[in-house]
Amino acid sequence: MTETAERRDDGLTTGGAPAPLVVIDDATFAYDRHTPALEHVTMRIRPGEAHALIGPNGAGKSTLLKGLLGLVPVIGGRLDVLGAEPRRAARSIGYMPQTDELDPEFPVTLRQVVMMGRYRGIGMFRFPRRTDRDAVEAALARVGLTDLADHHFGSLSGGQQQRGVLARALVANPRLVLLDEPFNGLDRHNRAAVLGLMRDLRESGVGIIVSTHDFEIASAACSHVLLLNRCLIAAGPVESTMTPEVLDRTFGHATADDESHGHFNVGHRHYHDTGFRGVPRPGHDVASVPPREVEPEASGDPSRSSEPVR
Ligand SMILES: Nc1ncnc2c1ncn2[C@@H]1O[C@H](COP(=O)(O)OP(=O)(O)OP(=O)(O)O)[C@@H](O)[C@H]1O
Repeated sequence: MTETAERRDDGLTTGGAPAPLVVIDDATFAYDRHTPALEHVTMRIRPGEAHALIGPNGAGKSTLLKGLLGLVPVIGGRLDVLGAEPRRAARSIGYMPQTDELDPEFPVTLRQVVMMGRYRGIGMFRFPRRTDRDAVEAALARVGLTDLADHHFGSLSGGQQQRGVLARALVANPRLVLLDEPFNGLDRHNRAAVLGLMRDLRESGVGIIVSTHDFEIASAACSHVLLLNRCLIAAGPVESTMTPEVLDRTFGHATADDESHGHFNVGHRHYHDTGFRGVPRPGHDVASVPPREVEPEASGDPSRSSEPVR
């Protein structure tokens, strides 16, 4: 590729398109620097776009998010995040890990958890300033947790903890937000609230990459999708990319003889639900699945997690 073409491809100089927040070209990620966990990934994400990562368990969704944070080495190809190598960009990224990576016994209040999202900016050994405290209050309000700010983090329900960690991811006003299965265990009201937040972020020019097992989330909240199964199977706009053929290649074509698992149809094809939620109804094409219906909040939060956490 010529230098001119390369620059145009990155959106850095031509066409008026905003520069991509992430540029990945044929990248391979390996935890031990030898054994690839995820190979041949190519993608661009621009401000205001949301990209869903979809694939079966072990496909490499979390690996890609951690690679973008510089936590998993890239052993081949190219990876630029916010115009830099991943570790240098990490302070400008909001990251929401999977809930099983949280430690609810950590003896801090919710407000302190959210303040941790400012530490990269203020440094571990400096006192928060007024702007930091204001940002924390704004982030708490954004996820609807102002009233619980002084509660011990471990005393919150699983859904409240998730929203608290989302506030931590947003508190430094990141340009890029990485969400690892943020809808797990959320009730309908909180799912709708998180979807609304994603919409607001996109409108303000933030780029989002979200790992999800949920087709509805992908079609309701995302502009693009990446189908993964230890390598990139397909990527592009949600509606044109999630075809039955691509889903076959991502998840494998199931037989109908195992009724012990959930199963669903996309077009005329039948799939097993292997940790896959929000499935389209039989006969519905994935691309036509409407946005999730928003219902008034049920009282209480049934999403409290009883799983052991690290
Ligand atoms: N810390 C680690 N060290 C070595 N290999 C790992 C590590 N974490 C994940 N892997 C491997 O990387 C591959 C991709 O795993 P990853 O967790 O990224 O999948 P995933 O798509 O996020 O799965 P899930 O839907 O179950 O969360 C798997 O083969 C997994 O065993």
